[in-house]
Amino acid sequence: MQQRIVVLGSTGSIGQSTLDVIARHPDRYRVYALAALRQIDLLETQIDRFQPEVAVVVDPEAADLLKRRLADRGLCVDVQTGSDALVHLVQRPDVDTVMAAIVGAAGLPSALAAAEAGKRLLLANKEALVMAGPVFMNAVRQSGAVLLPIDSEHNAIFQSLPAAYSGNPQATGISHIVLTASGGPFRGYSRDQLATVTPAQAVSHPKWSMGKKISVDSASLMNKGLEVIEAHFLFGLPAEQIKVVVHPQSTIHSLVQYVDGSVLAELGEPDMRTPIAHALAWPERIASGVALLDLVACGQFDFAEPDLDAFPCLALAFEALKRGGSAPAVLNAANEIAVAAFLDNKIAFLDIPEVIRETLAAIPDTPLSGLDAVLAVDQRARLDAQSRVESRA
Ligand SMILES: NC(=O)C1=CN([C@@H]2O[C@H](COP(=O)(O)OP(=O)(O)OC[C@H]3O[C@@H](n4cnc5c(N)ncnc54)[C@H](OP(=O)(O)O)[C@@H]3O)[C@@H](O)[C@H]2O)C=CC1
Ligand SMILES: CC(=O)[C@@H](O)[C@H](O)COP(=O)(O)O
Ligand SMILES: [Mn+2]
Repeated sequence: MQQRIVVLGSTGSIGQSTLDVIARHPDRYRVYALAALRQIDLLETQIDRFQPEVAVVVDPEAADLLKRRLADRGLCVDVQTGSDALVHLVQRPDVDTVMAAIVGAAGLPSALAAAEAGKRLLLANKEALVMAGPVFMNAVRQSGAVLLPIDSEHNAIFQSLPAAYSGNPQATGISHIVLTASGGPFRGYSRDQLATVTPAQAVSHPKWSMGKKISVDSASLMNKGLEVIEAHFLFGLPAEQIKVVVHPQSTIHSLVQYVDGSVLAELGEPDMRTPIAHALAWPERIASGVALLDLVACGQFDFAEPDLDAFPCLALAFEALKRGGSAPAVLNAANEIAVAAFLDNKIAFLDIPEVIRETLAAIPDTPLSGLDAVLAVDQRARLDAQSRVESRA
């Protein structure tokens, strides 16, 4: 029986890697639906290749154009639009598996709906967990959804934990988890050097090929900060048991340290098709198209402490995690606004942590009772952060 898969964010970096792996195993996987914001040229190529039953284009004008193009070619695909269509899509009973690979807060409602509907959920959209961790994990527990982390570090930790890990680190003998960080394109830079870096430099990641937003996050170390919060919710560890170490080769994707001194890790080439294939097939294994690691060619592995003075975003994320409640959602919203403004040349790279710091200080904590509460605090933090961007622009 083929798994029927929805790929949310199919035109992005993770979405394209997902389709690359799926195409290698037509016997196992069937693309039921593809979804994007507005890149319909690429989406149309994907529709031709995978022949899904449904395509969601969130932007209504782009959706109309795609509908017309497909109709002109006599193709029968159900094209839907609007973000609610994403939520209804993942709830359909004929959907088995959802790859949640929309970038940013826009991915939260559909990822959460897939969790609530008890689907097999391949979660790349880390912002969903950062914003709504307790709500999200509660939905997974209640529905019995199978949650498989795609983020390379969390997938590595998942693979390094016992198969029956139930979210209780003490009972499992875990001392710490260690998230590796490449250090990004500005590793080793001083604050003076960081003052003049450009968006083009920031999106040029030394090891991974990724979308622009996560690439800037990697450059500021906010990506690692978001990943610390993501790990906290996924694996049930407090901030004190989560360490970050800079590992520029990005070959060791993360590690688990046990109380007996054992350290288990997952290693591989820096190619997201490995964690994607792992999650698609789990608990089995399938080929991903990624070359086997040549350890001799790797030569050496380096490790260093992160520089929290030059890259304060990581410390801000630890602070938000320790504060709890709505603070991680505020951190995420302020970061999304600041990164968009930096990419738009409206603020400098070093303004990113300042906007986040000020927004975190301005927005009081509120309880996260459900999706509406999360979206309300997200909106409030965005408005606050935007005003701070404008005062700098
Ligand atoms: N890339 C990577 O290697 C990794 C990514 N991740 C996480 O995975 C997620 C995706 O990252 P990545 O693939 O790099 O991002 P990209 O920017 O490459 O792709 C984003 C995708 O989301 C779609 N999208 C954007 N906004 C909306 C919206 N409002 N509604 C619906 N769809 C939308 C885009 O559509 P369109 O093309 O039409 O704009 C595109 O398909 C992020 O959360 C990231 O942190 C995690 C680990 C590694
Ligand atoms: C591939 C992946 O999972 C990214 O999140 C990656 O971790 C980015 O690299 P750094 O944030 O370590 O630079
Ligand atoms: Mn990662």
